Amino acid sequence: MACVSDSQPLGGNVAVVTGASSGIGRSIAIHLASAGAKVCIAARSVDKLEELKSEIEKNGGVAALFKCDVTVREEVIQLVKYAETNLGPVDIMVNNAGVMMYTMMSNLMMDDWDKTIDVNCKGVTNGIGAVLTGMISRGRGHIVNMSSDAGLQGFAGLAVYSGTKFFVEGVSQALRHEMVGKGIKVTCIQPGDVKTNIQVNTTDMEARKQYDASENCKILDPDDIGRAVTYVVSQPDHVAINQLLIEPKEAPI
Ligand SMILES: NC(=O)C1=CN([C@@H]2O[C@H](COP(=O)(O)OP(=O)(O)OC[C@H]3O[C@@H](n4cnc5c(N)ncnc54)[C@H](OP(=O)(O)O)[C@@H]3O)[C@@H](O)[C@H]2O)C=CC1
Ligand SMILES: CC(=O)[C@H](N)C(=O)O
Repeated sequence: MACVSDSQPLGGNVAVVTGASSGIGRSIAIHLASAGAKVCIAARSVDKLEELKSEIEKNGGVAALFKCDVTVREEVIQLVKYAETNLGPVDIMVNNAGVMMYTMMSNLMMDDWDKTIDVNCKGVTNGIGAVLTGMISRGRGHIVNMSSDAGLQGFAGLAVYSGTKFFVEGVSQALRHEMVGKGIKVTCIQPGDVKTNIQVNTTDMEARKQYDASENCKILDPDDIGRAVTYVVSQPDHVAINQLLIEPKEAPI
């Protein structure tokens, strides 16, 4: 690591952020860059990534962008190769890309279930698989997986989504144990409701009407998560924040 200072605790680090084109991922990329990390931002919406890259660079940060569908293993491998060629070996991998669709199980929205499993589960394992060998060989690295408070408690109206986040929790916990002694940290971020566009893909309006509680209180902003992730990855080497449950004050699980 080089260039570490109080204002740039991540100086010398390279981070990859999936799902960086909007919401939480966008904010994580901005916060990591302003803490000094060089960030490789990834998603499918290149126009939004271009806009984010410009914003990061305008603020003095360093960013590269790569178009990537996280469900396609080869694209995630290429994302990490691109980051390493253009920015350097990846120190921090943020597997953030995800989708959420309210569905009543009894309405059998099975295409929505499949998509949720593909993006939220395979997106995370593809991300882990793309960085793990390099991190192990360097004896350092931090994998940050975006879970949810729905990874700790099943939410009605979000059964399959909750299942995918339990998957993220299980994989992360087991991986964390396997990585003991190898210099690699594995963290799950567990947000409650955050003000993003994640709900736009919901088509089961019966489920959303019945179970969406995000209007009931002041919910989190993406910046709250960007700050939290930066805190998690800025800890001294011997400190591992393995889980971070961050919720609206008025909506605990
Ligand atoms: N908002 C909330 O209340 C909470 C969200 N989370 C989690 O946070 C993460 C981000 O969600 P949020 O910011 O709210 O949602 P957004 O809908 O704002 O952002 C989702 C991001 O994921 C990307 N994405 C979706 N599908 C794919 C794909 N197949 N390949 C690559 N990228 C993809 C989108 O980019 P593009 O479409 O350009 O590819 C976008 O950048 C998710 O994992 C979500 O489960 C966790 C707890 C609470
Ligand atoms: C179900 C939740 O609490 C959360 N809004 C999420 O999107 O994961």
